[in-house]
Amino acid sequence: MTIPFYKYQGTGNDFVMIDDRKRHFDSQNLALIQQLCNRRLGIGSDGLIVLREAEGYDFEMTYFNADGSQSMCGNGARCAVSYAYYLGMCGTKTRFLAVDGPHEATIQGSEVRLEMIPVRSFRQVEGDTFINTGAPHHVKYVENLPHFPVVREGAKIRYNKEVYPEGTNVNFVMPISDDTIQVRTYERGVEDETLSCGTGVTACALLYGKEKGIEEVTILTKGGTLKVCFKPDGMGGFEQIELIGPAQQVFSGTIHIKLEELAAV
Ligand SMILES: N[C@H](CCC[C@H](N)C(=O)O)C(=O)O
Repeated sequence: MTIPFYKYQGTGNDFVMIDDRKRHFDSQNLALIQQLCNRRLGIGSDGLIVLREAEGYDFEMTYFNADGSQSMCGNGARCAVSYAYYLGMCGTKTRFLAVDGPHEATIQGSEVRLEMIPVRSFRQVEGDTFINTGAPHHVKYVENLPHFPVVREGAKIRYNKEVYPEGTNVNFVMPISDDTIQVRTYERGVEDETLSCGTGVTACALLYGKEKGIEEVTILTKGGTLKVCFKPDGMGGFEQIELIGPAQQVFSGTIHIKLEELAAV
């Protein structure tokens, strides 16, 4: 079969985009999703996003990690907004549906401001912090982040079945100044470090903001700079959380897949 696609990236977190308004794409086929995301056998990406129409919303996005598992994805959602605008499915202000519920977003030039779900709780885990920003995130402060073994140490926490039976994404954070942090993330479902993780930097920014008593944090990632703004909810959590950064269309193409030759999952 032949599948047309677009490729997007947001601070180096890259996604295959499928316009599935005609509902031809088989999103139950995990082997197909894995093949499309495979950097040697397919198009290559950290994840794949399917866009469909949804009643009461401009569109619905369904995000799959490169291994076919599902989650919310902050950078992916920013790219999905940019793609939906390109397709004419929304204006510069949009309301859409993702796996963690409705989201609002605004396109401002090459940047997308994405409203995230409120975060009500911060859980202490073995001296670190667990935060759910739509996706599960373990946040750990480390020294000398540029030389930190993110994949080795991230995998240990990600596969700690006693603490995280469902797995988790793992973020390593180093403060740079009073309002700026550097973050590197091991992503569940990619099972590797990615250049940036939107829900992950949101979790790190909220924790840093809580500690510093500030409402805006700048985050440096390997793939570029993101900003997160938020307001305390008066009960120890945060609301009106916005993830702000660039989203870019990189290329488009058509991939030919022999369904009968896909490896069984
Ligand atoms: N890169 C994504 C996160 C994907 C989450 C996923 N790895 C999981 O929770 O399984 C982001 O920008 O938010």
